[in-house]
Formats: sequence, C-alpha cells, structure tokens
Amino acid sequence: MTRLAFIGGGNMARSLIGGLLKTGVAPATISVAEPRAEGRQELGRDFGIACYAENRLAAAEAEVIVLAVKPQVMPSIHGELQDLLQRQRPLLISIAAGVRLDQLERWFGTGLPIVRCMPNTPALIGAGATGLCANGRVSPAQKAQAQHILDAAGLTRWIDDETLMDTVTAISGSAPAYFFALVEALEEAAVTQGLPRETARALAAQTCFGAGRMLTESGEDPAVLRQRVTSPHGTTQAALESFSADGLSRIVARAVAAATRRGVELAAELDAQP
Ligand SMILES: NC(=O)C1=CN([C@@H]2O[C@H](COP(=O)(O)OP(=O)(O)OC[C@H]3O[C@@H](n4cnc5c(N)ncnc54)[C@H](O)[C@@H]3O)[C@@H](O)[C@H]2O)C=CC1
Ligand SMILES: O=C(O)[C@@H]1CCC=N1
Repeated sequence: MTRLAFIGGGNMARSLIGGLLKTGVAPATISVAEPRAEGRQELGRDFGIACYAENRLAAAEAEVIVLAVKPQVMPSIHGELQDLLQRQRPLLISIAAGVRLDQLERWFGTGLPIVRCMPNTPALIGAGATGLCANGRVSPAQKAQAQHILDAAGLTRWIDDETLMDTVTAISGSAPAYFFALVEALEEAAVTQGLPRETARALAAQTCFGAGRMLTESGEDPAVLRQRVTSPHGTTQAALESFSADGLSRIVARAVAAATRRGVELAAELDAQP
C-alpha cells in the first residue's frame, strides 16, 4: 500500500484523511506532520494515524507527500525536506490555493513530480470535488496514484491549463462556504419571519442537500431542475425574479472573479518574498 505523508494537519488534511480512511485505506499507511500538539492529539485520537511534530519524521519513507499547509507557509518548509526529497523522490501533491507548479518546483526541486490540486472540505464525507494539474515529471502511474488518493475524497477532474486552477478554487475549493452562507441567509430570513431557528436551519440545510443530490444524481441540467420547481406565477417565480432584479448572476460572477483574483495574488505575494 502507498505510504502517504501529510505536511500540515489542519482542516483540509483532516478532510482528506477522513475521506481516505472511509474508503478502507489503512491508518498505518498515513503519517502527518503537525506543529500544534493539540492538532496531533486530535488526529491521533480520531483517525489512529501516526502524528509527528517534525516534517522530516512524517515524510520519512513516504512515496507520496501531500503539502497541506497555508500558501504563506509553503516556501518555508522546503529546506528541512530537501535532502529527503532528493533521496526519496516522492510524488508531491500540493493543495495550497494559488501556489503555482513553477513555484513548487523552485522551492522543492525542479526534477520532482508534482501535482497541484484543489480539493474542498466535503472530502471529509467522500463528497469532495477536486481539480488536479500535473507537471511534466509526473508519470502516468503517479497521475493514477494522485487521482486514486483524491478519488477517495469524491469527484476528480484533471485540468490541462494550470491558469484555470484559480477558477477551480473559486468554484469548488471555496464554494462550500458559498452554500453555507446561503443556508445561513435563508435561516436568518425565516427566523425574521417567525420560524423557530432549529426548524429554519433543518429545512434550509436539507433543501441544500436535496438540491445537491438531484443535481449530481439526476444528470439533468440545473436549468431544467429549476424550471420544474417554478410554477407559472407561483412563489418560486416571485423569489427568482427578486434574485434576478438584485443581479444574482452578476453578484456570483463578481464573487468568483474576486476569489480567482485572490488566488493569483497569493502566488504573486509569494514571488515577492525575498
Ligand atoms: N480549508 C479549505 O476549505 C481548503 C483549503 N485548501 C488549502 O489547504 C491548505 C491548508 O488549509 P487549511 O487546512 O484550511 O488550513 P489550516 O490552518 O487548518 O491547516 C494548516 C496546518 O498547517 C500547520 N502548519 C503550520 N506551519 C507548519 C509547518 N511549518 N509545517 C507543517 N505544518 C505546519 C498548522 O498548524 C495547521 O494545522 C491551504 O494551502 C489552503 O489553501 C484547499 C482546499 C480547500
Ligand atoms: O479560502 C482559502 O483560501 C482556502 C482555499 C480554498 C478554500 N479555502
């Protein structure tokens, strides 16, 4: 079985590890480096995996290393791993938003096989969505290996043009938060009208779940599903007309552009570092 190390044991590493274990991957094949003692304790307790304070200890013997630290931390971790990486030549998988393949090659070594990917937190329950992009050093077998790891987290799609990875981040990496925000807004609106909060939340959350399942399981166009809810001159039409009058499409397009731009900026900020 592939030996897998995570550098950084935060939210996203938890989500990916949770997804992997649910598909039957043995806990003994996964190790994590996490500087926070509390984080290590939680990961060990929840998943039964080996946790280390030092990156080198977690990465020792790994065939695949998942870089799961914040983009700003990425340039600072290569020093401690460099000789190990040159000796072991593992497949590196970065999940950091914005961080480009050429930056990873510069920091970790130009000869290394590297996959840049963008998963999302529903990976924790196997319902994630991940875009992946490989550098020229990644062999077909390693590509399959990366896909296998991310398939455990849910749906995967390869992206040929790396510049589109920031768009992927904007429409799936960050997007669970958009749906959570919509449910929060629905809940608030219902509470304002007098519905008990618990009832409002349960109804809104289940509706989000149901709509998501219909979208992914029916194979039908979202517009068709929308039309089926929308009776002529009914309640849904009234709501959709209100959304339209307030410029929902424009609001969403602007938000996606802002997230995409922020991905590009994150990489530029790292380029600007001494
Ligand atoms: N949270 C999300 O929904 C998603 C996050 N990402 C990306 O995943 C990466 C991690 O994000 P999160 O898990 O949300 O952040 P997080 O802050 O929860 O996790 C990062 C972990 O790295 C640890 N860390 C800090 N310095 C370290 C070092 N020198 N060596 C090893 N570990 C170190 C921190 O203690 C922390 O537990 C980011 O690059 C982010 O862009 C990608 C997709 C979705
Ligand atoms: O907000 C962020 O920067 C990270 C990347 C995608 C989701 N969370």
